[in-house]
Amino acid sequence: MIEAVGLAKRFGPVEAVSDVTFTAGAGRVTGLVGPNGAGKSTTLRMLLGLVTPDAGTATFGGTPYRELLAPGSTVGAVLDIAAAHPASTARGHLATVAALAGHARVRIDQVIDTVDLRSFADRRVKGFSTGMRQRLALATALLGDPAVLVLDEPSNGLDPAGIVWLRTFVRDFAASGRTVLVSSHVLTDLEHSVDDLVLIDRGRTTWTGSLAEFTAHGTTLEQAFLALTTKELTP
Ligand SMILES: Nc1ncnc2c1ncn2[C@@H]1O[C@H](COP(=O)(O)OP(=O)(O)OP(=O)(O)O)[C@@H](O)[C@H]1O
Repeated sequence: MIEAVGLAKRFGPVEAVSDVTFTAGAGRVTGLVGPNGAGKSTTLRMLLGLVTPDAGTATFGGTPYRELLAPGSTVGAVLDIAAAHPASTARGHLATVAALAGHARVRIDQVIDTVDLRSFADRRVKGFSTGMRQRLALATALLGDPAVLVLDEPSNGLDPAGIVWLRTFVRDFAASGRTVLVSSHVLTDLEHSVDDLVLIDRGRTTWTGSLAEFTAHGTTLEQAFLALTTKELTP
């Protein structure tokens, strides 16, 4: 469903991404994992047409994001915490986005239910915790009932209960045949939620495959990561 081939992007002297290639399939949760500054956010921004690649292609079902006929109903993305107006309520923010994007009003209450936002839907965003903002951002991304979800470091700011909730949510989303691509700089964050892993380091994909194949390289995720990273560095 998502395909990135040979993506590259330079910002002046900084080679943010030099060669990123992977696929993220339907019905699966794919984790994009790498250390801080590895190029994960830049890769996701290229996928979503927010940054133009210097080289390579990024497509959803064969079509670049900017050429999708109904992008909001095809791909939902959370790249930053919800940029809602502090004086608006969560419900008000969702209503504004739904109106601007042409999504059905009925979706507002549906996404509020989906992300368990009911208890604070009518409170002003300025009083929200980071976890509440994350849920609002996710609700906003779901308004168009997309078939693909792209999440950049979604567990940032979530408490343990929120992390378990998010894990269940992405698993259920993928179980319905849809596609999830989720980034993290913490490998163990994704241990219980992903089917497939894409490792990225210094702008390059260093390993792709299923979580099961990955852990076959070591008894723990950390050991497997070290084994693969070491192999990658050996000429
Ligand atoms: N707009 C920009 N202008 C200049 N440099 C940038 C820009 N965006 C990203 N970079 C640089 O590109 C490199 C990759 O950044 P990116 O944010 O893609 O990494 P990341 O893997 O998402 O990191 P993190 O886990 O810290 O969010 C970094 O060195 C970053 O400073």
